[in-house]
Amino acid sequence: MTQPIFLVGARGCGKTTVGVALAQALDRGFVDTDNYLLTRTNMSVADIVAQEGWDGFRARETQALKSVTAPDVVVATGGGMVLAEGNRQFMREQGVVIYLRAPAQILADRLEAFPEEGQRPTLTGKPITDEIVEVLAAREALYRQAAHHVIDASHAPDAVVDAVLAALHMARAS
Ligand SMILES: Nc1ncnc2c1ncn2[C@@H]1O[C@H](COP(=O)(O)OP(=O)(O)O)[C@@H](O)[C@H]1O
Ligand SMILES: O=C(O)C1=C[C@@H](OP(=O)(O)O)[C@@H](O)[C@H](O)C1
Ligand SMILES: [Mg+2]
Repeated sequence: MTQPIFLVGARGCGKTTVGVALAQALDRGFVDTDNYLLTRTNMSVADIVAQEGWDGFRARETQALKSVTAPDVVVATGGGMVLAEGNRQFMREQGVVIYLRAPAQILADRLEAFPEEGQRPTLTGKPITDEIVEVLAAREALYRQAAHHVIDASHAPDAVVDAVLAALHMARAS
């Protein structure tokens, strides 16, 4: 398979972490849309949102998605990539979309341990657990709509990689 693989899911589900390991396992390139924007603009997500609002960030992440999409690449998207119908359709048409799914409490524990506030400015102004519950309620259907495969992402990264490979019927590169 030479189609790009897109990882979607909420903040903290492991798109970036699992994406790096998956790309390594498949001997593919890896790109993260948030890191792409950081490198290209020299601005964090928080900087972009402060200057251009969330609408500005969303427009930029759609452009980033288009720019990074290429054969044989693993793409870690930002948690809100699925909000735009056009992004969901683009990913489904261009490649294989994997939803890394984990319960709210696991996401909250991971984000509290490693908040990365510059890349994850608050979406609701609420405490982290409340925010995640609210965001998941609003987006769960969108992650599912976008996805070809739903993978339990509550296990260790290597186990999640193995589950993705099994869903794709792909073997680790030697
Ligand atoms: N499967 C996992 N098991 C335990 N911790 C994880 C797992 N995946 C990610 N993490 C940790 O959770 C935090 C967020 O992971 P990250 O890959 O940045 O998520 P995302 O890109 O989906 O927001 C990081 O500190 C990372 O080390
Ligand atoms: O859920 C979201 O709306 C966002 C998730 C973040 O990416 P991660 O999911 O990689 O944390 C980042 O794109 C931005 O802060 C917005
Ligand atoms: Mg990420």
